[in-house]
Amino acid sequence: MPPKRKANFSSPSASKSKRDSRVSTPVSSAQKTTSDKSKDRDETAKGPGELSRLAANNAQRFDLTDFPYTLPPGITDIASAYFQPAQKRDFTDLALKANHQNLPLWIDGSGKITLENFHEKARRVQEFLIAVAEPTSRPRFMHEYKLTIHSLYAAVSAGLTTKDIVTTLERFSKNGLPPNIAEFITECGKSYGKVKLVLRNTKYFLETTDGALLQQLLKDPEISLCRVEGAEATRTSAPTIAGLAIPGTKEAAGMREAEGLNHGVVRRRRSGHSGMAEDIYALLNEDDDDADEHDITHAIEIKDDKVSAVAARCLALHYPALEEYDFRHDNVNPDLEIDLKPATQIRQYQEQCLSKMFGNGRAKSGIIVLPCGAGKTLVGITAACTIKKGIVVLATGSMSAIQWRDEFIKWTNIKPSSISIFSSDQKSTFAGTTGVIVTTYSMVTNTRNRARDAASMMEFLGSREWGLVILDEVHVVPAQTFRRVVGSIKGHSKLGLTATLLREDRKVDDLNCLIGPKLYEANWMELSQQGHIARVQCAEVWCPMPADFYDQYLTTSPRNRPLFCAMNPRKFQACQYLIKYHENRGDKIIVFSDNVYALEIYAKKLMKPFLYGGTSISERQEILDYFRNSPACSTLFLSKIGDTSLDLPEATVLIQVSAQYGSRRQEAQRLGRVLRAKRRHEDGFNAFFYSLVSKDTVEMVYSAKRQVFLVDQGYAFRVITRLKNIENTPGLAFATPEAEHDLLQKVLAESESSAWKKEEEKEAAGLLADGNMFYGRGGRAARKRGFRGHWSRPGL
Ligand SMILES: Nc1ncnc2c1ncn2[C@@H]1O[C@H](COP(=O)(O)OP(=O)(O)OP(=O)(O)O)[C@@H](O)[C@H]1O
Repeated sequence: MPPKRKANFSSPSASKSKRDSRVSTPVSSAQKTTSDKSKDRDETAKGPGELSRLAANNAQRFDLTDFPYTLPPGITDIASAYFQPAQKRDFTDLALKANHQNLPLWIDGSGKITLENFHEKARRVQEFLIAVAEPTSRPRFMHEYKLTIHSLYAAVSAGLTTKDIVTTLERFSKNGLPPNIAEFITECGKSYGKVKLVLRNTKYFLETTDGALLQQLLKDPEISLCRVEGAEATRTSAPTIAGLAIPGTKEAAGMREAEGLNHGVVRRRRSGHSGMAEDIYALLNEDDDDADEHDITHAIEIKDDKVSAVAARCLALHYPALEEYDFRHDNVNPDLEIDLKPATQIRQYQEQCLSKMFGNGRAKSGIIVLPCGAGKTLVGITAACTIKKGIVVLATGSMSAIQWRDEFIKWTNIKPSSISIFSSDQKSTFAGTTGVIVTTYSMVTNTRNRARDAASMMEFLGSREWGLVILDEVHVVPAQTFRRVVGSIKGHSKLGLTATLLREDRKVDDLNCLIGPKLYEANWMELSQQGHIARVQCAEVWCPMPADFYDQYLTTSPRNRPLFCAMNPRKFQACQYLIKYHENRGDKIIVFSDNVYALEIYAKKLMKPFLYGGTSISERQEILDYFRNSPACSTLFLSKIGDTSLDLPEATVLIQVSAQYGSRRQEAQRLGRVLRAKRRHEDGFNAFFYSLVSKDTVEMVYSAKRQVFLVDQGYAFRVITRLKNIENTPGLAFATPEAEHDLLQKVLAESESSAWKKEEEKEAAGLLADGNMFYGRGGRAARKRGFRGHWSRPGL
C-alpha cells in the first residue's frame, strides 16, 4: 500500500500542488509541468494590486490538513516523481560543454529544448527557436520548446535547411545536440519542403525540384489517380525570389528596393533588431537564395477536387506538400483595389507573422497564433492587402462577420461596395470584378434547406477562384466542416487565425494537413509587457458549499453536478461581492456561465443584462452597445456564446461562474475578453480574471486542468480561500437559512427537469457543429422555455 501522507502547506501555490495530488487521478504530464512551475508562478504573481493583497490577507487561513493524499511507493514528495528514471529526467551524468555557462539551451533526447530565459543570450535564440520548434511553456525564467515533425515542417517551409537547424542548435546547446535528435532533423529534411502544391493560371500543380521524386510520387496509386489525365510533367526554371513589400510597415517602399533578399530578413535587419538570431537568419537565407536561382522545377497537374487528397497522401508518404500561391504572377484573377490606409501601422509582431507567410515572395498557407486581442484581424487584412485578389473571410458567426467587414473599412481604402457579407441576414455580393466576401462557417457548410438566395450566393462563391481564404478562430473548426469549406471555396492560399491552437480532442494535427503548418506563435507575456495586451491578475476563488447543498451534490448524478456547483449559494455571494467591489472601482465586468439556468438566475437576481444562444441578433447588439457605452451598465452576463470574437475593450474584469469541464482553450479564450482592455495603458493598470470554484467538488480538478495552458504562457493563478470581510457585506443574497433552503429546492427541481439539459445541448450543438458560432444548425437557435426580458436592469 502506498504510504498515506498528511501535509500542512502554508502557501497558496503549495496548497494547489497538494490539491492537484489530492484527487485520486494519476498525475498527467501536463499537471506535472504545472506543479513543477509553481515556483515560477509565485514569482510572477508577486506584485502590487488589490488581488495580491486579498490573497495575502487570506493566505494564513489556508490549511488543508484534513485531506490526506496518496503518493506512489518510494516517493516522498510530488517533485521527486518528476525526476524518476521512468521519466528519463535524471541528468546526473549529462556531459556539458566546457563553456556551457555561456550557452542558453538544454536539449534532451526526446526533442525537448529548455531555454534559460534569464540568460544573456536568450533573446538571440528565441526567434530561431520559434521558427524550428513549438513553444510549449513560456513562464518567466525557463521556456520549453519541443521539436516535432510539424515544427520542422514549418521551419523548412519558412526556408531553413536542416543542416542549419542542426548546426545552430548544436552551437547554442550546453550539452550538445543528442545524436538521435540530429538524425531526426536530418531525416525530416530529406523529405520536407521538397514538394509544393501550387495554383498557377487556375490550375493546381504538384511541384518539386527533384525530378526523380516526382516520378516516384506519380507511381503512388493514390496520387496517380489525382493527376489530370493526359497532362505531361513540365520542367521550368524556378522564379527568382525578389523583395516583397508588405503594406503597413514603416519602410514598405524601401523594402521594394531589396535585391534578391528574403523579405523577412530585410525587415528584421531594418527594424533594428540586431543580434545573433538575425545573423543566423541572414546567413541561412542568403544560402537559400543562391540555391533557388539555379533550381529547375518539375510539375504535374492535379485535378481541382483532388488537392486535399494529394496533400494528405503526400503527408502520409512523409513528403508534406507546402501550399504556396505565386500571386504576383497571377494574371488570370482580377486585382483587387485595396491598400492599408496611410495612417495604419502594423506592429512588429504582426509584421513578423506576415514575413513568415510571405517570406519567399509567395503566399504560404498556414496558421498564425496570436493572443486574443493582439490584432489577428489586422494581420488577416494586411495579408489581403498584400495579395490583392478576391478574398473570402470565414467568421464564427454573424456578429463576428460584421466586425470583420467594419475592420476592413476601418483599416483599408477598400470601397464599401467591394465588400459584402453573406450571412443568414445578408446575402448580397460585391460590385465589380472582384472583392471581399465575409461569411460564416455555417453558411458555407450547411447544405440542407438552403434558401434560393443563399444557394445562388454559394454558387457564386464556388464558381470562381479566390486569392486568399481567411479562417478566423480556426481551432474550433472540425476537420469535416473544414473539408467542406475547402470543397466549396477554391482558394489559392489559406490563412488560419487563432489564439489557442488547442483542442481537447487532439484534432489540432488535422489543421496542419488541411491548412498548413503553424507559421508563427507569439509570446503572451512579451506582448503584455509591451502594452499590446493587458496585464491580468488571475485568481481562483474557492467557494465552500453549505452542508445540505453538498449532501445533494454527492448523491446527485454526475451529469447534474455542474448545476449544483454553479448554483452554490456561496459562489453566488462571492460573485455578488466581486461585482460590487469592482463596480465601485469603476470597472466593467463580464460574468461567464456556461450553465444557462444559472446564468439567468444570477443575472435576474442581480438585475443585470444577460446574453445567451437564444438572444436575438438585434437584442444582442443593443445589449452590447449598452454595456460598451452606458455608465449605468457595468456588468454583463454571458453564456459561452461570448467566449470568442466579441470585441468588448471596455471589459476589465472577468468572473467565471461555470465553465466547460477542463477546457484549456475556453479558459484562454475567456481570459482574452479582458486582454484587449482599453485602459491597459494607464499606469499600474491590471485586468482581473476570477474563476469561482465550488470547493471539494469536481470543479477543482477541472479548474487545475483549465489553467495549464495559461500557466504555460506565464500567467500566475492565486488561490483565494476567503474573500475579505464578505460576511459583513450588506445585501448578500441567500444570506438566511430559509433563502438557502428555497434555492436548494429550486436547484433540485431543476436537476430533475430535463429542460435545462436541452438548453445546454442546444447551445452546445450550435457550438460544436459550427465552431463556436452564435447560431445552431441552419440558423437561429430558438429558445422554447420562454426566457424573456434579458433586460433585467431597471430603467430600460
Ligand atoms: N497595428 C495596430 N494598430 C492599432 N490598433 C491595433 C493594431 N492591431 C490591432 N489593433 C487593435 O487591437 C484590438 C484587437 O484586435 P483584434 O480584434 O483583431 O484582436 P484579435 O486578435 O482578433 O482578438 P480575438 O481573438 O479576441 O478575436 C482592436 O481594437 C484593433 O483595432
